Amino acid sequence: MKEWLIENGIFVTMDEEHPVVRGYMHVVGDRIAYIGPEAPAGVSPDAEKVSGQGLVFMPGMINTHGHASMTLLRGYSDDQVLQVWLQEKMWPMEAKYEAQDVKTGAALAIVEMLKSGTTLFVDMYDRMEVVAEVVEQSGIRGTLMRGVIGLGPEEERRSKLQEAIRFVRDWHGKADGRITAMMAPHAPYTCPPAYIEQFVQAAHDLDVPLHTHMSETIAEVEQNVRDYGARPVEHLDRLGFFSRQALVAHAVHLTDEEIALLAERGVSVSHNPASNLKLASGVARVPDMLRAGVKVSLGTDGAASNNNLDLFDEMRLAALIHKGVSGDPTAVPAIEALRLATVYGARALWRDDLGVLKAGMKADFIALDMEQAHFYPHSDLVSHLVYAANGRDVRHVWIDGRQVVKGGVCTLLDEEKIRRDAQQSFERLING
Ligand SMILES: CSC[C@H]1O[C@@H](n2cnc3c(O)ncnc32)[C@H](O)[C@@H]1O
Ligand SMILES: [Zn+2]
Repeated sequence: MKEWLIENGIFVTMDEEHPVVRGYMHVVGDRIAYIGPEAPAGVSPDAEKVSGQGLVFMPGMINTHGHASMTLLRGYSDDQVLQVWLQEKMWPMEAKYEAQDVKTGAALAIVEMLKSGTTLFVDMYDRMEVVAEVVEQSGIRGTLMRGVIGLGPEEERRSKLQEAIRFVRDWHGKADGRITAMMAPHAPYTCPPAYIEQFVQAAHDLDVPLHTHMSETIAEVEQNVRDYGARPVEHLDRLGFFSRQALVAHAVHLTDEEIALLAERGVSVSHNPASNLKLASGVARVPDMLRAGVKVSLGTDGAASNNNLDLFDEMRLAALIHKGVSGDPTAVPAIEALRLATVYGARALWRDDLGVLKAGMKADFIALDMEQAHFYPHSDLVSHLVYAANGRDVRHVWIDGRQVVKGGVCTLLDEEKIRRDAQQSFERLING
């Protein structure tokens, strides 16, 4: 089994007992075997040694909501509200996507995510088998699902549901367990109630969690009340959506009662601050959700509404906007923002083996270059990681004990080719 020995590093562990460790980390296979101030015993002479000098290590970050292949639409339509952006801009372009575009867009996203320190991403899109192939090749972890818009005729709805089920059967647990799958009706406003119930039943039969967009805009909440006589949270609850493991994206417009219900049902929430600000959707009540015990985590959403996939930006935004909105500078402190991107991300995806650097945990970790002006003086590293750092500071990334970024370069992907292909795909989409 491959072994790594990181020497003389500084580790921001997210482990409450030992938040910062100066010293060594020993990795055996896909797990952390040791982390501590003393040199570990029992290291194989064949272990690959890495000098931690000038580097700060932390757990790989977890992006709990996005649409990777939308990188091709980055910069295509800015400064619109959600419904116009989605219906008049995104959907017509997405209708032109072929499998190769989905693949190239996902590869571009994975390069961007890996290089900026994301080691696990949640992805909802069409033609997910090609996304899964890129995940398999790249070394990243992916929680993937065929997102389904159920506005078409009955026959189309039936076949999309079957595709979503087939994807789970084909890919859940694949790529040495790096790929997991979910069932994902796109949103309560694009899927009729009986159709959502079929997804809940399928998730139950397949024993996988559910994911959807929920309460993203005021218009959505009002439409839900008009169409179904209930706000989205109550509506989904009545359909049994929260009777199983469920992750909802956005959850911007919530009442106190809805927050209490999400906490009671153990629902996970993906907070996507950049996307919510850019589409003028609003600001989610994250401090209230955290106080109530809701399992909040962080997502980027797609690159067409963000417009990058850098979770450092998302962490910083999460720490800043809730101070601004509440007038309370402690609303989301730096350490809480760092938890949102790491250990809370793992919790939101029901993973107790990710998000913390500790013996026994999966060896998913990243190293940032501290020898840069914006990391000086070397003082409170949690503060620097949240308020000063960005994804371009990431030098190395390991997932399952395998180095997938070395010196800022993806070891298993050809970035130059992917960038060329992405440009070609975009030009075909725009001219086609
Ligand atoms: C059916 S695959 C996923 C679908 O979701 C669309 N999408 C991207 N961002 C958002 C968002 O913020 N809210 C709702 N839907 C979104 C994407 O364009 C795909 O069509
Ligand atoms: Zn989304």
